[in-house]
Amino acid sequence: MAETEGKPAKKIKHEDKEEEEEIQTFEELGLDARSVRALLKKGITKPTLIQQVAIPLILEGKDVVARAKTGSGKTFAYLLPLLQKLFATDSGSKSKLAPSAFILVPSRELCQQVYSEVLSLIELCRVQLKKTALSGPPDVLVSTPACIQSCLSGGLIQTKSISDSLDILVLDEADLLLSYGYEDDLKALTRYVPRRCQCLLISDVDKLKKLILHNPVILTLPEVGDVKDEVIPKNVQQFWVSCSAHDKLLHILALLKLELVQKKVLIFTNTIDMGFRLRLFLEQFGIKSAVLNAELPQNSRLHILEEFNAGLFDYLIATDDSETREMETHETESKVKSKKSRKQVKPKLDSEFGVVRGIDFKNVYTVINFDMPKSAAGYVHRIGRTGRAHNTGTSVGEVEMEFLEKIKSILGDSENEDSNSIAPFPLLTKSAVESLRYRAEDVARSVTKVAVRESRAQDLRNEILNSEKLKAHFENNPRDLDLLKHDKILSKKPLPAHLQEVPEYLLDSTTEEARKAVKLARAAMGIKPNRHHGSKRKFRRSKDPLRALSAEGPKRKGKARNDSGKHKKRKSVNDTLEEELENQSKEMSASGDEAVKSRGKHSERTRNLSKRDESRNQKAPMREEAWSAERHEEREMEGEGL
Ligand SMILES: Nc1ncnc2c1ncn2[C@@H]1O[C@H](COP(=O)(O)OP(=O)(O)OP(=O)(O)O)[C@@H](O)[C@H]1O
Repeated sequence: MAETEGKPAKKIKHEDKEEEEEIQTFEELGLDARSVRALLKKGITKPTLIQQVAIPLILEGKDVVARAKTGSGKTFAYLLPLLQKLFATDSGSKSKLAPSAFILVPSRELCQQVYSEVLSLIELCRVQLKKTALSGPPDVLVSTPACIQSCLSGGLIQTKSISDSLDILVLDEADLLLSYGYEDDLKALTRYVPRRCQCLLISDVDKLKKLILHNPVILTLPEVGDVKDEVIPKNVQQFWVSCSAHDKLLHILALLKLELVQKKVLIFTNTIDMGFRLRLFLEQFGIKSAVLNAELPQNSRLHILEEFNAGLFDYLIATDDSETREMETHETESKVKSKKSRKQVKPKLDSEFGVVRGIDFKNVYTVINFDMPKSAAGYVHRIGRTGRAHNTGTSVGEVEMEFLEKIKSILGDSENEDSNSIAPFPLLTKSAVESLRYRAEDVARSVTKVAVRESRAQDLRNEILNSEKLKAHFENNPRDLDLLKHDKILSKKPLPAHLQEVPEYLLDSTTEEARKAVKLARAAMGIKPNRHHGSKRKFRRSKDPLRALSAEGPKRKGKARNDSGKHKKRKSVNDTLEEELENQSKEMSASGDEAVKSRGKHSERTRNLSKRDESRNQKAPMREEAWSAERHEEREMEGEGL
């Protein structure tokens, strides 16, 4: 139910009934034909609940506070009416000295994301708005509050001109604006915000409401409730996998290598080192991933996000250390104050980096909490990176029991169909995990602290080198996204050939069936395999603007790396599966819709499979010995020694 303040409550039914209600079209909400056409080109046909309520009010000129679930389309809810209003005013007619609209966001990543949305909407609407500062101030400025403050103190924007020009002010992810420490910057800015300026607050923050808004309409969808009602989308299925800290690498290997979760996958760790450890570990098994963290230069971070969103790689390991960083910042600040020491202990992290809140990771089907966040709020924001808008998603967490209880308590009654609930992950059997234990532990031992430290330093060096080139190149060639890959192999040694494919004998029938189910669902959803992978894609070096860059170091001669694809391929489960799937997905295409629905709930068949075929697994230890001997031989050949 939408609540309004300052006027009679607007009747909007709860989101659950959305399907039954007559949903208003974008035209009926007051958007003009240009905006509707632009949305159609983006494949957006019906408004989300928050858009239905907010768009007409913003077009009317009301101050609005909007609070809705994560991924519910809040950005378009304010952006569409904001742009329509700017389109209506002839920006060329009066010579403004400051932008007409400020959109303030808490992180640089979010800045870039909102800016891209603004650009694409303006382009699709085919309207001439000033997007850059070349011909005077732009019409819309997307910024962090700190950046606006530097523009003001540097004289780039005059305070007087803000008072004259500013018509709309948006504070997106408003609660984060405060917790990221922008309060002073915001207070300083509000002095120049004219009374007539329409203010929009995305998320409900009392302090900011009082500071900036005038008699606002407050939209809370659904009704004010606890954390779960507010933010966990119902279209996200939540699962847990229980294991000891020591076995976490083993379990994530089983989930990914046996392809039991749908790609693309976003994996959260709590520290940068753990992100690298995981990346190094997975790459030994042929699972390539990229890392995203606050240490990387901004250009690299943006590029990694763009590549991931464009589908250039399937696994992204994001370090969400916002909770720890907040604590560290406070600790460091107090230490600095007491000791008056300016010495920097930690590597420099960008305080304006934010990976969890607001960032729209496109088409993420699975979120894995490799490390659990510290708070329930952190948990719901992380899993909100999947299941965005009308899509579905899955979240899997490797949890300790104590945290699981905490999550369960915020999710409520699992018996209740309507309630969000968290269940054990049904597709991962104990035997599947155990079949990989030997090799996982072997590889985990080789990913030492020193290896992690070296890789982290090397990656940072590469990214810093690339960052400047990237900046220049991508300004001129924005479409050349795939020239620089961020999921390159970090390991200095050639990857062990025998770890790249899972031999058929290691899998029990439950796991085989589960893999099939996941792949079939994928085919039924019409998701094509990532075509950017591997060496099949021909890339002409002569066209590579970065070829002068030698951050990778000299190429090793001798054994080919995994990338080259020259390993002699033994028949793997993948090969067999691919053939079968090709046939089955043809059959499925007729009944595709059904399969999409069934993806939501993992089939009963798969759930019951774990009871079957124990005998087959009993043979595994013998085979494991055979594998071990094979591994030993290969290592000796590689001259590694044991
Ligand atoms: N009406 C719609 N129909 C389908 N998709 C939509 C619609 N509106 C927005 N989207 C898409 O939904 C995704 C999530 O939207 P958005 O980032 O605005 O969510 P949000 O509510 O701001 O989430 P968060 O709280 O995490 O910031 C985006 O990819 C956006 O393009």
